[in-house]
Amino acid sequence: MAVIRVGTRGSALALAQTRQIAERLGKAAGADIEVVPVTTHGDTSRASLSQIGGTGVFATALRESLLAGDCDVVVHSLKDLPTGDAEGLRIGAIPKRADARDAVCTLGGRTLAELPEGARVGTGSPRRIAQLGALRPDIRAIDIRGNVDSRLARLSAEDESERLDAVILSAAGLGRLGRADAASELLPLEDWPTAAGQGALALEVRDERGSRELERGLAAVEHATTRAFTIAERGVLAGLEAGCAAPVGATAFLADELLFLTASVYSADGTTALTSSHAATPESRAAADLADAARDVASRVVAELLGNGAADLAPLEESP
Ligand SMILES: NCc1[nH]cc(CCC(=O)O)c1CC(=O)O
Repeated sequence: MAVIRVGTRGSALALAQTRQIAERLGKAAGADIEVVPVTTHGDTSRASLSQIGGTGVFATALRESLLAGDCDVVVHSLKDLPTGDAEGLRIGAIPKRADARDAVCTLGGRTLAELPEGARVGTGSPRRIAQLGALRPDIRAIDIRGNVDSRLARLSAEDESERLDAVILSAAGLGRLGRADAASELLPLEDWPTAAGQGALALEVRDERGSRELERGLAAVEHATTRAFTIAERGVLAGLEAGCAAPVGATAFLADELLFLTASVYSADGTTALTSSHAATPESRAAADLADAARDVASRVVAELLGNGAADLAPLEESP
């Protein structure tokens, strides 16, 4: 039987999500799957994400291993993938996305609104820090790194100086690790838009046509609606020239035959925010029409945000 080698980061979350999609890919392709863990700078560095520069820290090593021929496809969390084209590579499939919401994790089921004055909330994401500032200016955001389990462990840390009242994590990430139970609140996307592409995966391959098995597998896991949502959401980042760690939330969804896109840009402390929402009617539900509507809606949202001064509101580009 043919073998498809699937490259992934080696974190527990990356391995879990890669195994889940690789199993579907292998079945549809009629091929055996070999999972190839690749170490990335984002995994080895203890520095805060904003210090090492979010853009591409997770993606670069995976792309190198793909270009070197060490694997046939790599699995990225789409929200960590820079929007620019990568030379010699293409996004071969975007599977149906999981929950795009952020989750508040606390002990005892407390929600964000129920946290005490001055509560310590763990997150290293400039977007989440700004959103916390907007909603609860009294809350102290504490920078954390590390895997999901070690972040959750901070809720019950023995050492009081380490202990946090809450951590904010992606619902999709918790779900993929079987830790959805840790969420005490799922923040509604209307008030708390999340990172472009959050909850979605990207299967990246080399530009040239892959094996018959690989192409069959990619076509089977592709989800046209999710592809369109991510074109719209990532179109906001690209249009604002913003990196994946910028204080920008973007959420696309379909309702009543319309493709909606809402995006918010925050000042670093969250005290100022700009929001823009637009909708487009796709000609049909065919992939090409959905993608056209997604590009259309993104360009209108970007024009409005820039027209209202989004570029002056926040440090949008990445790299320190
Ligand atoms: N930047 C870290 C990152 N990248 C992808 C996920 C989870 C999976 C996803 O949301 O798609 C996470 C963790 C988190 O934000 O809690």
